[in-house]
Amino acid sequence: VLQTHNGSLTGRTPPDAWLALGHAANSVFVLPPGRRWRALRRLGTEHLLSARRLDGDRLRPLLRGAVADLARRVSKEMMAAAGTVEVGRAAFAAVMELQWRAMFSAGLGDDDSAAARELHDAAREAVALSLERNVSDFIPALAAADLQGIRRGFGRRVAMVYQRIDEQVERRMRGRREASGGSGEKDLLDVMLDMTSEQGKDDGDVTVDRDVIRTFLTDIFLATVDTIVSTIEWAMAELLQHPDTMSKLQEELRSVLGSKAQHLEYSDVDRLPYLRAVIRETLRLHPVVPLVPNVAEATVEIHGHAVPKGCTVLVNLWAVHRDAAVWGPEPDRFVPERFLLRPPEETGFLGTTGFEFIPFSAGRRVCLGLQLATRMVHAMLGSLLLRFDWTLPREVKENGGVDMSESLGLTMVMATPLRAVAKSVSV
Ligand code: HEM
Repeated sequence: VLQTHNGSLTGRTPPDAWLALGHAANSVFVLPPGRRWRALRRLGTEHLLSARRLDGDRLRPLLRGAVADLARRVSKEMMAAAGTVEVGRAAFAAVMELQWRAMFSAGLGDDDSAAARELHDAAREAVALSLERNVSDFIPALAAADLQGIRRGFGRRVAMVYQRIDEQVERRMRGRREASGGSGEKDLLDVMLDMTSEQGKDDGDVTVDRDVIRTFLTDIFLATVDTIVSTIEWAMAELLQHPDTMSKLQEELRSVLGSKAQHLEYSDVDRLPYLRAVIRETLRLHPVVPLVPNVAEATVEIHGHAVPKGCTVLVNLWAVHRDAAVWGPEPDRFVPERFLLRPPEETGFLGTTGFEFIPFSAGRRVCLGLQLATRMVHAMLGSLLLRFDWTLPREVKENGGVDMSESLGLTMVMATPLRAVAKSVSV
């Protein structure tokens, strides 16, 4: 599905919620694999999400700043709540700020301002609503009634994100009228605005208008927040449940980077094999997108079975990652060491040779944010463990440890937000 027949199996069916405000019509997540989808993917990669951009002069300092921002937020939460930190909340705010700055070269503003809180809530609730099981998706005849109100609710939250994006667009357009030219690397918004005035620049017939701009930027924004944060939360949860693994990782970080180091960057990761193994093992057991639905664009035959045009073939990443024939007799156990033993070509992120480890999926629709996600998850998780020592709150320990249950929708997030007690490591 992801290799031999990938060309015919890359269609998507938009969830009903995404029909609100016409979002699905321009959404890179659900567009059919035609010119518009290709143009959006190329735009995202070329101007924001490629390794070259992320390691370049404009974005690299932003990524570094986001890691420091996370540590600052953890320290602030520690002080406000006697050491207890809601790990996901701190990471959420830092990642939102990062993505906003990356897209608009402007911050979200003071965290405590009503406007920032409103956007935080809108993003969090939009993602949560899009994850909810919706009867409209299973019984299309009932979709018009929107019985659970999910489409309306999603639409209200996304309208709020659109509004904040529109404000940035207006501000930028005013700025461009006043100051002509401008030097330095353009951000994604600048590139998209250039394209609105140069119709035809992109492949002949893909018009970039205000709808396309706000949908694409909303998609990138929401995709960043949920996935990176959830992976960091799962990794911390596993480490808190496996204190020996956490100590081993902290030893690696502190001995390789030195006891005075405050943060780590993605360029340090080559020297940190155990950190790499911990993150791979986390993504193996907790792939944030566990099921990838592929709609057949034409009738295809797979292993002697005809898959008619229009049918959906689900690729179950969760099951692929727990195959005992590949991962040994205890595939459900969190054992990062298993990645230290495997050859590098089996542990890459871009669709491994045997398709045994594919947390970002593979093929034509492979995750667009892979480079950003791998940079941020390594740098943020590594820095959290370098800067702080972590234990479980007493009441969580007394209740048998972390609640590892999953809330399953389009993505697989922790059902109960992770809380942990942090203590600064003195340097
Ligand atoms: C640990 C973090 C992440 C994981 C595990 C992950 C995983 C995935 C998976 C499995 C898919 C489905 C691919 C398919 O349909 O075959 C996907 C799609 C996508 N991801 Fe991610 N993702 C992550 C982070 C991100 C980030 C940070 C962004 C945004 C910058 C992003 C943007 C996208 C987009 C736009 C698509 C749709 C691509 C398309 O349909 O063409 N992802 N991701």
